[in-house]
Order: sequence, then C-alpha cells, then structure tokens
Amino acid sequence: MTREPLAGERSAESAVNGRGPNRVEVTAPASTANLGSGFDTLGMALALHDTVEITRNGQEPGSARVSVSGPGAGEVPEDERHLVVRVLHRTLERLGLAPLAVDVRCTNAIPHARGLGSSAAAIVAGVTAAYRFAGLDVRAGETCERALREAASAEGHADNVAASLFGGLAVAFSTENRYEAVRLEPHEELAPVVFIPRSESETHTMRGLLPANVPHADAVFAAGRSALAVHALTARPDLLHVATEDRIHQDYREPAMPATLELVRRLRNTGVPAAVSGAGPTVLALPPSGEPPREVHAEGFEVTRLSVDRLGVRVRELD
Ligand SMILES: Nc1ncnc2c1ncn2[C@@H]1O[C@H](COP(=O)(O)OP(=O)(O)OP(=O)(O)O)[C@@H](O)[C@H]1O
Ligand SMILES: N[C@@H](CCO)C(=O)O
Repeated sequence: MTREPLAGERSAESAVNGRGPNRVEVTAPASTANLGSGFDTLGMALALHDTVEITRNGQEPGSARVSVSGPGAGEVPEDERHLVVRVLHRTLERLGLAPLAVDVRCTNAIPHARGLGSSAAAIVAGVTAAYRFAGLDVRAGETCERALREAASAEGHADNVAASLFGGLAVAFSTENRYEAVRLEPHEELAPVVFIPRSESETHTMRGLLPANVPHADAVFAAGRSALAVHALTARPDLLHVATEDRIHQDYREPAMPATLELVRRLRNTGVPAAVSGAGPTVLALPPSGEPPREVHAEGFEVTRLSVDRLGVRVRELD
C-alpha cells in the first residue's frame, strides 16, 4: 500500500507490534448536526459521552469480544462486526498495520438513532483508538486532518464526526472529495436543551427522503441562514431564531417524524430557536435562558439540558 507518511509514523509499526499500549480508554462526545440551516455542514459537540475501553488480548488477530452497557446493549453485535471494532480495524489497515485481537468494553450514554451522533461517537472512538495503538495522536497537526477524513468517510458526512473529534462547533466542508472542518468556539451562553422521543430514526433512511435538487431560492435562503448561524452560534446568540431556519431538509423528513416537526414549530412559535437534531427525531432547542419553555407541550419527549462539550474526544493509555 502506498500512502503519504504521517507525523510519528516511524513508531507506528513497532507500537502495534509490542511497544505500544495494551489498553486504551476513549471518551467521545455526542453531537447535534445541522443546527437548522447548516445541513451536513454545522455540528456541535454535547456533554453526553460514550466511553470505550479496548484491551489487546492475544487471541486470533482481527477477533473481538465486546461488552456493552447503556444504549445499544443487547442490540449491537458483540464481536468484530461492532461499529467501533470495524472502524478500529479499518483504520489500522489504512495505516498499513496488522489487525489486533481485542476485548472492548463500551459504557454508553448516547441514545442510538435519535439524532445525537451516536454512530459518529462510535466511529471517532474507533479511529482514535487505532491511532493511539499505532503511536499516533489524533489531535496533532496533519494526523488530525487524516483522522477527520477517516472518520468522515466511515460516517458519509463530516458534521457529527468533526464535532465529536474536536469539540465545540464544527464547520464541515469538502474539497475534491476530501473532508475538511474548521473548529470554532461556541458562544459561552449557549445552553442546549434536547427533547428526545422514544422512537428511533436511522440516518440512512432519513437521507433517502431528501430530494436530489432543491429550488434555487431555497438554496439562497440556506446559504444566508447558515452563514448567519456561524455568527449567531459564536458571537450573537440573539440572532439564533432567524439563523436556525431551514428550507432544505427538515420539511422533507416530516412524514417520518411528524411529532418532531410539530414540536420544532411549537418551540419556534414561542420565540425559542429550535431545529431537528441531526437526522432526528430529537429536537434541539437553544432557549436564551437555558430553561426549556414550560408552556410548550412536549409529551412523549424526554427533556434534557446539556452543556456544550468544548474538548472533543479524549484518550488515555491505561496499561
Ligand atoms: N456506540 C455504538 N456502538 C455500536 N454501534 C453503534 C453505536 N452507536 C451507533 N451505532 C450504530 O449506528 C446506528 C445509529 O446510527 P445513525 O447514524 O442512524 O444515528 P445517530 O448517529 O444516533 O444519529 P445522527 O447521525 O442523526 O446524529 C445504530 O442503530 C447502531 O447500529
Ligand atoms: N447532516 C446529517 C446528520 C445526521 O447524521 C443529516 O442530517 O443527515
């Protein structure tokens, strides 16, 4: 395999073949994507975390034994088909390294298929662990750009993974099929509230509801609102209500989650900036007070206040 060298790469082969860590712990944050007007572009990390502990076990290379507590327990595969393990192995392979045999312990808090970036957090955990086993730091210079591309190509879009990797607010974009992102510091007064329903929606199904093209006027509307959203989220939260307005994805997805869109409208009608979180069905609100509005009827939704995660993924060597 030919590829460009990575910073610290000379140590990578020897790290995986014996001198690297035996056990790493990765903590990856949830994320809310789109923020209304920034479809596939804006993502913000939230202080709700999955923790994954990965230990090399000396079994058959490429094998995995997985245990899960919290969301996903009893539902996701408990072997090498598990998302974190698939990404770990794929990333090692793309680094030109042999697969590892691992025990994986997942302690999850992010609900699955609700629009809170659970798959992105799992993917970011897998990429981060692979890099650490290879002696590389996902947060360092060129390596961090490659880690983003690795994670975004596994997810299919970069908004959630960029936020989960770097924390804070991500502006994701692509150039010549390369995923890229810029990290920005969200305004200190942002106080996200999420309304999480019991129902689930898989992102790939929700993406199937989107049209191939949108009217030019809607594209112009989206460009203006998303540019404004960057300013509102970082400097002028008083502009969030207008900045989070969308015309290019939410309504198209309404037939699959009518209660979500109804709640978005009820919140917005009381003046609260609100949008579908990611591909839904969770609703994200950014009330200026940080208080969920009492007068808005939100039966069927669990209401949770979350702060912004400003650090992104964390990794520790345990052994
Ligand atoms: N921690 C995890 N471990 C294993 N598999 C996971 C994990 N998190 C998510 N998945 C897989 O990804 C699926 C959910 O991903 P999906 O992209 O549809 O939703 P999401 O990431 O929660 O929401 P969104 O992308 O809208 O923010 C789950 O059904 C499961 O198969
Ligand atoms: N931008 C993505 C986020 C969900 O993963 C979407 O709305 O489909």
